[in-house]
Amino acid sequence: MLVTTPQTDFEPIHSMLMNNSLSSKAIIGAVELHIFDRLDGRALTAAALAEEGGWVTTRLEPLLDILVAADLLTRNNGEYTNTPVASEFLVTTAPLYQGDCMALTMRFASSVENAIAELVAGGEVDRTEADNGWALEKVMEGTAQDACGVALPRVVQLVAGLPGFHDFRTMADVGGNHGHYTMGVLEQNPDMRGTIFDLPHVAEQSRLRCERFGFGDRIATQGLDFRKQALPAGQFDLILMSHILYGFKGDLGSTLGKIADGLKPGGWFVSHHFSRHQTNGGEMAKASLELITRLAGYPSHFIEQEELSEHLASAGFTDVRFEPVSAKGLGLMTAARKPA
Ligand SMILES: C[S@@+](CC[C@H](N)C(=O)[O-])C[C@H]1O[C@@H](n2cnc3c(N)ncnc32)[C@H](O)[C@@H]1O
Repeated sequence: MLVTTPQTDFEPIHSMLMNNSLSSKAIIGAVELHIFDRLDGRALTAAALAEEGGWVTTRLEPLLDILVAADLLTRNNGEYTNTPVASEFLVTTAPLYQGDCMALTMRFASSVENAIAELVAGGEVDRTEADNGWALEKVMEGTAQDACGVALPRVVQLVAGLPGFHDFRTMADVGGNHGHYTMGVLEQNPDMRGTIFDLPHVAEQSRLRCERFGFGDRIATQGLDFRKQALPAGQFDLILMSHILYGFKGDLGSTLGKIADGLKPGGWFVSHHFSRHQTNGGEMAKASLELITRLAGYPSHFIEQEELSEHLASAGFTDVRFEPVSAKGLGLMTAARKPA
């Protein structure tokens, strides 16, 4: 029989195939074309914008319509302008600009997305480039943009609200990279100093960045592989780890033991990482993040509250608290105290 009547509906899958990867690439393309810079605070027709940019109107128009569908532009009487989200995050000069962060996320996905079958069957991605890339200026900038755009203010707020915060004098930021978490905390307490610990080639770039932001005299940077080396013992009022604990997931017990050793009695450990089992965040986003992560050869991008609670208790931490970063995201903040 030539004509078979479908019994179920394949349309949603078909539109998913059409939408998903194209719409994200369309947004990146629009950022590269500086469309949001040109439409910030003014409304233009596709033809006027195309003339300004030297582009082809009939090709620009459907791109603008994707941006309307993504709630990044509005269209009124044929004129397009930025939505507040586009103005806040996609205009190059905006304090919370996310362009480099988006490029970074897409690059992470692109390392696996065309080889899924091969990687599920056991193929390996070459991780050298990704692992070495943390020190590259663009990667560091993208990572900083990601932090600034979402979690940084919440993590700083949580730290600044910890009991005794104004008596804190020293902090360590393990895997601190761009240094914004340390700089953000130090801004809240003028008597504090910080040390950023990261892999040696990254720590050198962290130092240059902290100097550039005016924190050169309050932040030290030190090359350290936390997998193989320990922090100085009993030195810190606060040890912060943002988006790095995943790498130690198979060995959380001894890792938390090393963190406890680095803290002064009564000092606080704060972690910020993704958790899958929150009610927040879409299932597709969670599953996609984990697929990319595992295919790229990393153990996981999630650490759950229950798992961490158990290990924190075994390592002797008390006063354990958890807070989501936002209502819609996957970020989970954890704070726990070493007994005084
Ligand atoms: C995902 S980035 C997180 C950067 C920053 N903390 C943030 O949340 O935006 C992970 C950082 O951990 C560092 N890192 C990875 N493995 C490490 C190790 N074994 N010892 C020290 N740092 C490590 C990387 O170089 C990178 O700077």
